Amino acid sequence: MEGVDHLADERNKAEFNVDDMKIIWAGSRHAFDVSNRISRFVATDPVFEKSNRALMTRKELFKNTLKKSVYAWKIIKELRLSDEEGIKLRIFMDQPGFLDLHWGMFVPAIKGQGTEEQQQKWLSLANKMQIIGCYAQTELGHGSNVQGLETTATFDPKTDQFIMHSPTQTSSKWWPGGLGKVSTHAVVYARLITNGKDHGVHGFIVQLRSLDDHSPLPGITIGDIGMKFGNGAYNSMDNGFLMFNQFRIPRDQMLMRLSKVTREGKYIASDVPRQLVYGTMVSVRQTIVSKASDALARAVCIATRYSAVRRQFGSENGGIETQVIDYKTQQNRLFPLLASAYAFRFVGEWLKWLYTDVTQRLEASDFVTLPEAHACTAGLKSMTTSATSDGIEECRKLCGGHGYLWCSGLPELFAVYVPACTYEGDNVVLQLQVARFLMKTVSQLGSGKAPAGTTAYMGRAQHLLQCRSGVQKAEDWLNPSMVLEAFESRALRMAITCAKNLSKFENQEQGFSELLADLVEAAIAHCQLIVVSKFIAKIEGEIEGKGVKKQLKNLCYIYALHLLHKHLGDFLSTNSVTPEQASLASHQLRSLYSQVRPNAVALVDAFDYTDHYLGSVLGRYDGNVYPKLFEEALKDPLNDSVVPDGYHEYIRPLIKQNFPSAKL
Ligand SMILES: CCCCCCCCCCCCCCCCCCCCCC(=O)SCCNC(=O)CCNC(=O)[C@H](O)C(C)(C)COP(=O)(O)OP(=O)(O)OC[C@H]1O[C@@H](n2cnc3c(N)ncnc32)[C@H](O)[C@@H]1OP(=O)(O)O
Ligand SMILES: Cc1cc2nc3c(=O)[nH]c(=O)nc-3n(C[C@H](O)[C@H](O)[C@H](O)COP(=O)(O)OP(=O)(O)OC[C@H]3O[C@@H](n4cnc5c(N)ncnc54)[C@H](O)[C@@H]3O)c2cc1C
Repeated sequence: MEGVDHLADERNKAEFNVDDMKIIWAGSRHAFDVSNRISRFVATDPVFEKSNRALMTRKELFKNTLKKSVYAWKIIKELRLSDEEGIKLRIFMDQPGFLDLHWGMFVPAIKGQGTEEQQQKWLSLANKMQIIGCYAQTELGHGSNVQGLETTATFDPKTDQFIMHSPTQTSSKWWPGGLGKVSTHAVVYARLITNGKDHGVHGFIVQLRSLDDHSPLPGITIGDIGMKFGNGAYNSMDNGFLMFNQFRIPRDQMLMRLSKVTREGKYIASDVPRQLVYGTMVSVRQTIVSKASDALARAVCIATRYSAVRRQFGSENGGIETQVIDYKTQQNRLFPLLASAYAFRFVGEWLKWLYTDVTQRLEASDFVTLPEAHACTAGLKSMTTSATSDGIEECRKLCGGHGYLWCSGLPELFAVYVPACTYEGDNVVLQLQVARFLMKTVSQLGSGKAPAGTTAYMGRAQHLLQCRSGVQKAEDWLNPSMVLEAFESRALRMAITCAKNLSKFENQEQGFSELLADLVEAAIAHCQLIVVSKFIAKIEGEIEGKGVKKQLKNLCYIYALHLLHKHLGDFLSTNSVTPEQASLASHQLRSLYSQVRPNAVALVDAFDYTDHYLGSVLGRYDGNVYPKLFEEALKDPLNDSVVPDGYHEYIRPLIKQNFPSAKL
């Protein structure tokens, strides 16, 4: 029935004030107002219609993305939207495109690595979008191993230019978003060579296409790398390839904030760590963590609302059947994902703080916290994107058969989201960076240098290696210090075991290679501890709103205890908990599920997502699923005619068995 709220009963059950929770989810009243206003604006503007994109050809989809992106930019200019509002507009537009790389990586790379002069020149063009840029780092042969890139930038002192060249096929740039068809410029990462000496990978601003007719400049071969996973989905983006044939750029287009090449061709390395050339990746990894909570919340919102609408079995005497959300199995799969969405939100907020702090320190030439910022952004990017991708797929299964329909919104969400496990650093490669950081921290224990920040717990190694969990009854698992101690001792013991095993090898690098799988596990345990500890810090802080804190506490312990359950092998093998304590945790988890159950729909309403953004018949706010599924089915082009195209050619001859004679 149109206009009826089929989920009204669910909403009436809520034991907290949803509007207050909306503010907590958004981060502040101001952030909520912006998000709420911009999402409604996008939802009602026909240019941002997106329901038809799965049926578009690649070319139509690409052009439609151009139209939306340019229209979004026009709105930003005309309505004088702030950066915050502009970013929200892009998020709710919900279509990957060149804007992401221009604003998300090209502009930040120039800001982070360009001199003041370079920033003045290039940012004034980029900020007005008079040039469009992308981030061209990855090559056909190397993505993860940045030091292995092959493109060269050789200084020619005669002309005061760099010669950009792609010496092999594998040195072709391959993957950069926005490169294939749109960008006029790129920040290109290439090996700097002066006087025959290779100084490693540096960034260069390179014009790719004519600003008059968009044709590639002579010496540049460029194009799109082809269709990617899923219909619609990430195919709106023109990920591209690029080859240079002795292409020349002026010397002042090397990004020279971190190191310089003089007119004479002398290379001057500054005293800042060389890894700052990776700074743009660190900044994007940080934003990816907050975006993980967004994507997971979207899937969970769809699965929760639909689980409350959907009924199977349990009817007695012809009465009403059971809502599938009432099955403990459904709760055991769904509620940890709901809790994870909130957990990633809060760790994302904290990571943003950490990133802002390290940026300010770097400006004052204080590099002390850089290794930790790198480890946290890399590890949390890896952990949250892996969990979110798996979570979206789980939500699809939680919706049964209808979850597999395009109009459930879940297939496209998965297809767009899953490359987050690969881009901005493969998730395993990133966890290995965390593992290196942990091994270094462990090796310094006892040296007098106390571990700080997220590794401060390692400073209590003596206690954490010996302690036994004090949990005696199920409710003890609602004690924050007991939960934290279990996670800390598990993480520390796993790291120390790795370090001990490493020390058995004469050659540390060989040992590291041999123990890669264990090292990744130890890194994941450390990252999970960070997320749990930031969630606990959140619920121990001041939280306003009727009943809100209680709900967040429930979600926090669900998050922690489901991880304990999932990684029980780690917790038991490190003696961080006993089998009896683990079974008390399962008992407590079931009780928490029962407490969350009446609040589940309201907890996903708190995300404040519009039906436009969700893009899902199953996740509709009003729960009016079945009639809308029919409406969607009838819109399919196959239903344009009752008798399908191809009937006379194939079906009729088959039924009548009157094929032209076949020859073997
Ligand atoms: C105004 C309105 C606006 C409106 C519009 C608004 C628009 C809104 C915009 C929307 C928002 C935008 C969102 C974008 C969305 C995403 C799209 C997708 C984009 C995808 C882009 C990409 O996909 S782009 C390519 C990413 N490609 C990688 O990600 C390579 C990974 N590969 C490595 O990153 C390195 O290869 C790897 C492994 C570290 C080894 O590097 P390596 O070999 O040099 O280093 P080693 O391992 O030897 O390590 C030696 C020592 O360096 C330390 N260290 C290493 N890295 C460090 C670091 N970063 N910082 C500090 N320290 C570091 C390490 O900890 C060691 O420290 P120590 O010596 O103390 O132990
Ligand atoms: C949708 C999308 C958008 C992208 N956009 C951009 C962009 O705008 N700009 C850009 O420059 N790049 C971009 N990329 C490229 C992306 O950054 C790389 O694909 C990514 O960094 C992974 O590198 P790779 O492809 O070389 O993977 P590989 O490193 O080849 O990974 C293959 C396998 O090897 C494993 N592996 C690799 N090294 C190790 C190791 N040391 N130890 C253990 N296992 C290892 C990995 O875990 C993985 O399982 C994009 C990629 C995608 C999918």
